[in-house]
Amino acid sequence: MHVEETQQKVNKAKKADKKQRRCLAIIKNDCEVSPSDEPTTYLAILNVGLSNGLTEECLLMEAAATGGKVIQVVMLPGKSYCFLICASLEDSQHIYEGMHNISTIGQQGAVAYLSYVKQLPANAGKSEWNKPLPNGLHVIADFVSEEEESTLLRAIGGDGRTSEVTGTLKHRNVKHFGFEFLYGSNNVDPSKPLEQSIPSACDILWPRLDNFASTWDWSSPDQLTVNEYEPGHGIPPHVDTHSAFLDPILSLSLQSDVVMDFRRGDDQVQVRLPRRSLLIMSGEARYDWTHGIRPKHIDVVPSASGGLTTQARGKRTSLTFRRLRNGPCDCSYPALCDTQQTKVPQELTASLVAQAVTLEQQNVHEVYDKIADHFSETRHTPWPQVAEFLDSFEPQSVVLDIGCGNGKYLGCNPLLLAVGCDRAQGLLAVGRRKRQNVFRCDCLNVPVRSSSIDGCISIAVIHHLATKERRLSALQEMARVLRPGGRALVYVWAKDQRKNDKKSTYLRQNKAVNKERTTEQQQRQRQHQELEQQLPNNNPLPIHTNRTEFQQQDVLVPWKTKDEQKTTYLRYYHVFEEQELENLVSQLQEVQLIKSYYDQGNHCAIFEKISKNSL
Ligand SMILES: O=C(O)CCC(=O)C(=O)O
Ligand SMILES: [Fe+2]
Ligand SMILES: [Zn+2]
Repeated sequence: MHVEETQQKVNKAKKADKKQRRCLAIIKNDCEVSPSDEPTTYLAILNVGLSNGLTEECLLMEAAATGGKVIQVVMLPGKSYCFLICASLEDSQHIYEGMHNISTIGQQGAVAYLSYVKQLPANAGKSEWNKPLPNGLHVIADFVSEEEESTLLRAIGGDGRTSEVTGTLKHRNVKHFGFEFLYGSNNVDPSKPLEQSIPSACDILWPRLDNFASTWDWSSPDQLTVNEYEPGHGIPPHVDTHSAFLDPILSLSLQSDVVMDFRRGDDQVQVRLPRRSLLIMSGEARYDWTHGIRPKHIDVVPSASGGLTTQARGKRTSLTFRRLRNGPCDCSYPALCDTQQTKVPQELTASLVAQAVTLEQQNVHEVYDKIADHFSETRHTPWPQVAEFLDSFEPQSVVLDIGCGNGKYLGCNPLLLAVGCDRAQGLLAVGRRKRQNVFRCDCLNVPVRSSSIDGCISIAVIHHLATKERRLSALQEMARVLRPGGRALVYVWAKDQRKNDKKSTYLRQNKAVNKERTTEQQQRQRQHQELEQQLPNNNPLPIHTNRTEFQQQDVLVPWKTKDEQKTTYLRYYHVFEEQELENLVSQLQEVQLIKSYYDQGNHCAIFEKISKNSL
């Protein structure tokens, strides 16, 4: 018994040593901070930091419990470590002994490993938060009371009552009053007022703006957009269309604090929007800066002591009040002005395509190239209904697998001439080793003669394309290479991972739900938040939690490697709604939908090229 316990202790210490060494290597590499064998007043707290939701308060409480006195906490954005400056060597030693390999802190209760260090990072204490606000931006704290907050939420149907004007956007729920904001054109139709105007409960707000009234030409708004954000949701950087709305624009934050990013060129300012505060965007802030909210669960915000800390988001409802302009905009900020826009629409389209291409390059192609071997190991069993489709062809038919990956379908029916193509070199190499007929190409440009082949399949490919036009082009490319009478099968990942209340294999493999619930789930959450903190500022896409239902259609799906590093890569997916694939197929030329079905979390369609005679 005793021996066993001692052994356990030894193992725990060994594990801590290893973890500590690994973390120290990271901080040495990140910020040139070296460990000290002798006690110093600088302590590195390893394995927990802003990136996994540690708050300054929590760390200070934990340190205080050891009896050691802390002078300053130094947290760095995006990092899973932080530092303490202790009052004396003695204090430092108390904290080391009381916390190293003992304390479990941060959002997910990770074990803290401590180390004395010789110095602090050079950039310690430099904060992004000392910048001045954009001109014309005001945040008025406590603009409404808690009771008024409840009243307003009730008035807009936030407490569960449904409103007639409800829509679901990709990343949040919206509701409109007065006039509908049309997301397709980013504009309103002034000739179509909604039945529901702005609820009268909002009238309490306007007299409170009298203090500011001299600053702008102010009268009460006629359009209200309600945004509901669950934690992890956001809104991409944008400017509210100049020609649609006047100056100023108001936004009341309810239920939760959040951080909003303002950007102009390379300038970026983060602004805290406390719960029950009013944001006023006027002048430059309304016209010349974009605003957006990153899709995250946790914000990094200034701490009480002037450093940084984290703050978990709750569900947030915002009320954005605007006034219709009914005419062209003549502002003096042409850069983002749609009326004075010098960019022709074609250029705009080109920049959207460029964004899609970059996303696919970074979050599809580069990732598959890196994970090829591991990915391939997980893909060996052909799906029965795909095999059945391949078996439906006459012997000697020519069938092309576009996006063949490791080529698992190429040998399915040995009576066919099966050829595969893919973009990922790494995956093609696996097929080549198996002596398969494979070549490298992009699914939007298949170097195969038109109307030349009997069949093709595209299994789990076009959901990696980032615009509807590109997904459609990929399908059209399949139709092009098919001979009249030739047939194609397409599989795409479905947003809905349940059919008739039955979970797909993808959801069923959620070990976290089945057993070891807490640790698995905690680990996943922790990893999720670390990844969120590392995303670039302009990334509008949320990170999907694996083995859970999809919250929206465009997401980044993590892939964790098996090696020592356990690197996580993010793959871009557009998961399909019901009927979306059928809709695309209906837009194809010379094609007819034969059959569509749902198979294990995928939407699937078989289409046939119509022979010229039957047209
Ligand atoms: O949620 C917010 O505060 C801002 C919403 C917004 O920018 C918009 O709907 O245009
Ligand atoms: Fe906006
Ligand atoms: Zn303008």
